Amino acid sequence: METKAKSANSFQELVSECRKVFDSGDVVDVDYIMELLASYTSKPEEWKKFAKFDRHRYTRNLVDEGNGKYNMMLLCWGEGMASNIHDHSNAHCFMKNLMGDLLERRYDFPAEEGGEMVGRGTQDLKLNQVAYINDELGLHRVENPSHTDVAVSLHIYIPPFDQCNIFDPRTGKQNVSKMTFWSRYGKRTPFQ
Ligand SMILES: N[C@@H](CS(=O)O)C(=O)O
Ligand SMILES: [Fe+2]
Repeated sequence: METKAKSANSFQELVSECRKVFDSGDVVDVDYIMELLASYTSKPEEWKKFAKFDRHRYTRNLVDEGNGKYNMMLLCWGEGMASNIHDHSNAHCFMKNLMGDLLERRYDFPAEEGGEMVGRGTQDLKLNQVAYINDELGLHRVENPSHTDVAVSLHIYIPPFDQCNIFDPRTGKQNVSKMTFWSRYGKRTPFQ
């Protein structure tokens, strides 16, 4: 589409602008959302209340449920942490780096006969950069390659989902993985 995205001058503006755009229709204009996300320059003081870390694995912190239409969240990556190879349950997945360095490796869905999964190469997601993936584009795994610094990313999934498939890199075997929130709206979720 030709329309130029509005610029988001603060994290709050980014959150409310996403609400407006996604509420205004059912078609997801991928380029428009990517442009909107790219227009925001990350300022940690604006989003730090959502950024809660765990010592053992990356955390998922809910920022906005978008009237039930999508989920916006911050993912907090400790040094060297990574996700499994996974799909995105037929949703659109937008991702923006808010702090640190992230590395994304993409994969094809494994062939039926299985065997080792071969990556399609890695892609850096530098500070403020935006990426997009869906199941048609393939699978991925994300990693904080730094052993000295944490990383934070913003993710939007539309429609929202609470489980995805994860894949064993050696066999291609797939398993369902339940996804949980470490915190919601800045408050730690109990019993997790
Ligand atoms: N899609 C993953 C994060 S990532 O590695 O893209 C999740 O929501 O937990
Ligand atoms: Fe992902």
